Amino acid sequence: MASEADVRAGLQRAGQGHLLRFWAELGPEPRAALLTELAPLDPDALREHCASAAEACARAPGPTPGLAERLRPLSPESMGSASCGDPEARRRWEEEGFRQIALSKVAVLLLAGGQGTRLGVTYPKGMYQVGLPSGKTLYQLQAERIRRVEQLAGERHGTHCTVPWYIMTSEFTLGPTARFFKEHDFFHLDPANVVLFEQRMLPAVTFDGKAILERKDKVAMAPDGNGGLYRALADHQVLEDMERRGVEFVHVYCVDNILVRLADPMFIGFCVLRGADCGAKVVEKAYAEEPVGVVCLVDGVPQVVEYSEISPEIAGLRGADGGLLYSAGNMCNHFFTRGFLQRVTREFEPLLKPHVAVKKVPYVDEEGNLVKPLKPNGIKMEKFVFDVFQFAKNFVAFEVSREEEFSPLKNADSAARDNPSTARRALLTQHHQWALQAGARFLDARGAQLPEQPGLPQNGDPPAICEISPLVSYSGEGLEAYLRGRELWSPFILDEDQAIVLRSQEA
Ligand SMILES: CC(=O)N[C@H]1[C@@H](OP(=O)(O)O)O[C@H](CO)[C@@H](O)[C@@H]1O
Repeated sequence: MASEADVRAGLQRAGQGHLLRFWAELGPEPRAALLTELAPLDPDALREHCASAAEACARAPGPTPGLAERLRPLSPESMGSASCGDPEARRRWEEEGFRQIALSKVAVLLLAGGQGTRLGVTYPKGMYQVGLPSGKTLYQLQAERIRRVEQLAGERHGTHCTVPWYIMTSEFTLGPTARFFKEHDFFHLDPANVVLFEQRMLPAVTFDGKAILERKDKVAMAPDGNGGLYRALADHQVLEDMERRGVEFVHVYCVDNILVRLADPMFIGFCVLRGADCGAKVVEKAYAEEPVGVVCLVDGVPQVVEYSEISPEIAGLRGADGGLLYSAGNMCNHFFTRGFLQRVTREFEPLLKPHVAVKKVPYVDEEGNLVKPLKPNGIKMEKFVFDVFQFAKNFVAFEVSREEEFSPLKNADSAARDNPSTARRALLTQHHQWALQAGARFLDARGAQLPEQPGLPQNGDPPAICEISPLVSYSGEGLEAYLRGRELWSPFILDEDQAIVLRSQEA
């Protein structure tokens, strides 16, 4: 381990000597812990980080000035849609996606380093369960969708294929996530195909460029944003691992969308057939202030303008048809070729500009008292995963339906939207619809048929509770075999066991 003298000298060089100001008071263990935390911080990089955080923060916060003139919506030529009027095109995209999955050329990569602050949990968001009848967590739903898509692709093409699951964690989420997967036997995935790796952490910084001590023996560190992905890929030789496995295409997604379609064959196939190196799934924005990034052109180049960086005026602009001009909402579901990721990690990563988030960061004052600030006092610097779109040679966007594919879990139930209840209802509404489409009818306790209303009152539960395991159906397919002509009592759970029972009754 580095000595105290070395670390002290490095910190002095970086202008951050105050981080050792309680050294004399610390016992051997806290001293060792603090050195372990400080030793990896390169003095020059630390100086640069602290200075640029303070500088960036001193610039006017909020929307980028002069943005309006530089923005344009994406051109229709670079877009596809899952609801396009050409069923033959959709079939071709899906078929191509399944073909690539069957060849084991597709991996999924989960961004799971975040702290779930808005949701208000102290554990990784993927471990959250929104109160489904099955009690499944987000991680379990995702694992089961991987298993099902592997099975579907394998059946179509007569192969035994694998969709490896790469999971980027952070200091906050690595331990609990690893334990959770072990405790749940990796949800019956082969542990060799679940690869956890860790993103870097960066110190939070005061407005005058000083790294913050959150305890006498601990620096306030935060993950380097979901764009920390590219450094983490290099740090942990993840692209080399992909190459060894023959992976060519990567579906990157964030943890909180309960409807996420992992390795979605239609999206993958669309991107592959278009020869794209980079792609984004988008959903039509629901309202002007919706907290989603906007996928658009900035100075003619595809980019995402994040919701925190767009002015309400631009977000509210309307096109000739009366709809939002910038309506392509970023779902944080991205397609990358391995080749593109290689170029990013080798050439472009250093060019990504960090974004500034001003937060309340607990700290120790000069006397060593712990202070929980009431006002924001610290700067966290984060890179964004989508900031690499500008380097793509061929960027495409793919629009999907919100009802089918987007219900993010961001907030606690005290918020009106994007909370556990809205996520649960989105999934149960979808499954209820799938069951009706497959020919089922739902009955109440007295045997009377329940209504089948397709559109639901805002925030209402579906008229019947029906949950379908992803192991039985990935996107609504194949349900007729179990459900056609059935009368079902709510609540109804169609899991693998139930599917076997229903099949045998059919026969
Ligand atoms: C940096 C980043 O990836 N931001 C994404 C991400 O937002 P968060 O609020 O950071 O979860 O997910 C949104 C979709 O849920 C997407 O619209 C937005 O652009």
